[in-house]
Amino acid sequence: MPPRTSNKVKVYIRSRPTNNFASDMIGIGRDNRTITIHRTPSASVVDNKINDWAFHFDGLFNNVGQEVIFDSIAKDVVDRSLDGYNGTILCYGQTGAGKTHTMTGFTESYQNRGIIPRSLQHLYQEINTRQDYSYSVRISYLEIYNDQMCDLLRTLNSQSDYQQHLQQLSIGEDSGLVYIKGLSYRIANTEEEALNLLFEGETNRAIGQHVLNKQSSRSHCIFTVLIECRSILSSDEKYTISKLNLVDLAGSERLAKTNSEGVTKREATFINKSLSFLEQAVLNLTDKKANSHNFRSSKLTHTLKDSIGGRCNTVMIANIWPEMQHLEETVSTLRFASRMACVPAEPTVNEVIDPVKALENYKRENKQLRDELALHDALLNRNGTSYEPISEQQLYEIENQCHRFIDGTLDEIEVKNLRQVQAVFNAFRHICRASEKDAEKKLHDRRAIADKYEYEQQDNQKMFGTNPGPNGAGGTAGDLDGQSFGLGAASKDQRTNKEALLKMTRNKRQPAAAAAPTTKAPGVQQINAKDKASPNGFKPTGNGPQRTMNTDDEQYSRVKEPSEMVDTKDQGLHAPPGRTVAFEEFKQTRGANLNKIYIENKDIMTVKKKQFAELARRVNQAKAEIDKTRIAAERKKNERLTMGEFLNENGETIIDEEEYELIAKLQELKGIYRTDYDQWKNLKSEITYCQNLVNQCQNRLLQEFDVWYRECYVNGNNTGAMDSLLTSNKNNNDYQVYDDAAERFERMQKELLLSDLDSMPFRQAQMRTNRRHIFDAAAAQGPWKQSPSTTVIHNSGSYHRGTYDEDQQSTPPISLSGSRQKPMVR
Ligand SMILES: Nc1ncnc2c1ncn2[C@@H]1O[C@H](COP(=O)(O)OP(=O)(O)OP(=O)(O)O)[C@@H](O)[C@H]1O
Repeated sequence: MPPRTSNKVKVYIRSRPTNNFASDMIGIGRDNRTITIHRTPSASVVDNKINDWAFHFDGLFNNVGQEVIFDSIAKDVVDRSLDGYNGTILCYGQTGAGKTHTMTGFTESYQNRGIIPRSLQHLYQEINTRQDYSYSVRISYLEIYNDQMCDLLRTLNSQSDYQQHLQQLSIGEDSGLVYIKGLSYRIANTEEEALNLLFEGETNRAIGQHVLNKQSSRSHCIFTVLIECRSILSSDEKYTISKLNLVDLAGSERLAKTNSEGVTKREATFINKSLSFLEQAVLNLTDKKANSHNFRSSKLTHTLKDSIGGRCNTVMIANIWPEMQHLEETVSTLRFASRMACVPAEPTVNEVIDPVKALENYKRENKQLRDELALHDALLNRNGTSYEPISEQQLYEIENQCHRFIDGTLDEIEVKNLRQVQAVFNAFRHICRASEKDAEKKLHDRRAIADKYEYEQQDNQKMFGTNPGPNGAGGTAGDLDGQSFGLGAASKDQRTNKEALLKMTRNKRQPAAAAAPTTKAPGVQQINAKDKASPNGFKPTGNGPQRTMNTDDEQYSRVKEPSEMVDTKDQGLHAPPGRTVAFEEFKQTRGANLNKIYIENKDIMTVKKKQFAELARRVNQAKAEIDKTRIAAERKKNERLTMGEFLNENGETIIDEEEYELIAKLQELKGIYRTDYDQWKNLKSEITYCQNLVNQCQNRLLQEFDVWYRECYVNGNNTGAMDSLLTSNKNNNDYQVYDDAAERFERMQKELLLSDLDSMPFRQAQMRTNRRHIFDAAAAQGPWKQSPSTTVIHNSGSYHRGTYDEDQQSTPPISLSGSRQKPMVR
C-alpha cells in the first residue's frame, strides 16, 4: 500500500478494549496503520461474499488511553484551529464501540475525560501563551435526534422544553458556509466557563434521553468552538474566524440484530438513514463529478457540509468493537472509514476583513499620502496645487473647457493634478456619449424617412399608375396629376392575383395567338367581351355608374393590375410579367426538366438530412449512455480499491459481477457509438455533396431562366439595363431562386440609399429617369404604329406610346393575344 497522501481526510481506528479480541479474524499490522480482516466462510451455506480485507489508515489505536488519543489525533487540530483553520474531529462506529467515551469520556472522571474537555483545556492554555493575539471563544452544542435539531445550550427544565426546542432551529448557508439559525453561541472566556457549557449540554442531553431513550446515545452531537483571533500588535484589518467541530455520531446498528421495536426501531431507522446519507455524501466528495446537493438530504449531512474535507482540517476516529459477534459492523465501519480516507482536504485559513478597521486604515493612509504630496510640492515650489475633491462648480467649468476645446475656441485645458486629469477625461467621455446618442437619434430619424420613402417607392413601382385619376373616377388607376409618370397607390381590389396573371401571361405568348390576332384564348375573349362594356373594368369618367366587381370583372381588373405590369387600355404595349410569375411559367415549360432534377435532388437531400438528424440523435444517446456507464464503473472500481484489492492465484484482480457487467456494457456501447458515428460522418459528406448538386441546379435554373426571360420579354437592343439588373443581382449572395428581379433591385437600391442618406433624393430621381429611358427604348422597338407625338398615360399607370384614338375607347384597348402585344420593361 502506498503511504497516505497528506491532502486527504485523516482517519484513525480506535478499538474498544475487550477480553474477547477476535485475533483469528482481526489482525493489526506492525506499522500500526494496517488492519486485516479474515472471515471464515460458513461451511453449510454457499457464500460468494468477500471474506478477506486489508485496510490502511493514518493510525491504529488498540488499548490506549485517552491522553494518547488526544495527543496523537486531536491536539494538532486544536492548534490549527487557533491559527485560523476550521477543524472537525468526528467519531464514527457501531453502537457501544466507544465513540462517546472517545469524544466526551467520563465527565465525572478527570483521568478518563475525552477529546472535548482535553481540547478545551489545551485551547485555553495555548491562548494564554499567545500574548500577541486576542481571542474570543464562543461555544454551541447541537444535537440531532430523529433528523430534528436541538440546541443543548438552551435552558431546558423539562422534557417538554426539549421537545419544543427540536422545532426551533433551521440550517442556512452563506457563501458555502453553513450556519444554524437559532442556535445559541455562548461566550466562554475561560476553560471553566467552557466546561460548564459542556456539562450543561450533557445535562440537557440527559433530559432528552430520559424522555426519548433510556439506553445509549441515540443522537448525533456536535460540540462547536468558534474562535475569533485578532492581532493585538498590528492594526491589520484582517482577522480569522475558525470553527472547531467535535462530533459524536450516533452508533449504527443492525435492526435485526438488536430486535429493535417501537421508539427504538424508529430511532435506529433515523440513525441508519442519516449515516447512510453521510456515507453517500462522503462518497460523492471523492467523486469530482458528483453533485454536492445531496448534503442536504439530512440535517446531519447538511450541518456538516462545510466541515468534512475541502477547506476544513478533518480527522475521523472510527471506533470498532473487535469481538467476533461484531465482525459485520467492524467491516462496515472500516469500509466507511476507508472511503472517508479518500476525501480530499486542503485546509485554508479563514481570513476575514474587518470593514471598520479597513476604513480606518484607508483614512490613515490617505492622510499620510496627502501630507507626503504637500511636502513634495513644497520642496518643488509648486504652490496652489490642491488635492481636495473637485467641486460641482469646478466640474462644470472643466466640461465647459472641454466643449470649447472640441469647438476649437480653446487651445489648451490646464490641469494641475490627477483629479483634474480624470475630470477632463470624464468630461470628454460624457460629451462623446452625448454626441453618440444625438447622432443615433438623427440616424434613426433619417432611416425612418428613408424607409417611408422607400416604401412609397416600392409601392409605386408595384402599382405603376394605379392611382385614382384626377377626374375622380372611383378606383381608376393612373397618374395623380395626369402629366407625369403616374406613380400612385392602388386600392386593394385592384391588385393582381398570381394565378390569373400567370394564365393571362401564358395566353399572351400562345404562338398561334401571336400569329393570328383574331384567334383568342377563351380567357382573352371573356375579357374583351367585358371590355366592350367597360374597358379597364372602370368607368372612364366620374359621371358613370361605379364599377361593380364580379368574378369576370375581377379577373379582368387583375390582368390590368400594374403590379405585374400587364398591358392597359390600348392595343399595343404590354408590360412583362414579374419575374416570380415568369419563373413559375418557366419551370413548367422550358425549365421543366431542370426543375424536376432540382426538386428530386432537394427531396433526396431532405431525406438524407432527416437520416442525419436521427443518426446524430443516436450518437448522442450512445455517448450519454457511455458516460453514465463509465461513471458507474469508475465508482465501482473506487469502491473495490478502497476495500483493498483481491487477487486470484494468477495475480489477477478479482472483480465482482456487477463491475464486470458494467465493463462489458461499456464496450458494447462503444461499439454502437463507433458504428453510428462512422455512418454519421459518411452521411455528412453525402449531404454536402447533395447540397452542392442542389446549388448547381439552382444556378442553372436561374441562368436559363434569365436567358429565357430576356428572349421572351426584352428586345435584343434594350437588354442593357436588364442585364445590369440581372448581373448585379447574381452577385448578391442572398440570391434566391424565387426572388423577383425587381425585388432584388429594390433591395439593392435600398442598401445604397441607407449607406448614404444624403444621396437619397438624387438616387431616387436617377432611378426614375433610368426607368423612363428603358421604357422609351423598349417602346421605340414596338411593332405598333408609332407616333412619338402621342403619349398616353394609361389608367393602369403604364405609359405607352403609339396611336391612340380617343374615339376608340369603346374598343378594347388591349389585345393580349394580338401581334401588337409588346412586352414592356419597367
Ligand atoms: N477505550 C475504552 N476504554 C474504556 N472503556 C471504553 C472504551 N471504549 C468504550 N468503553 C466503554 O464502553 C461503553 C460504551 O461506550 P460508549 O458509550 O462510548 O459507546 P458509543 O459508541 O458511544 O455507543 P452509542 O453509539 O450507543 O452511544 C462505555 O461504558 C464505555 O465506558
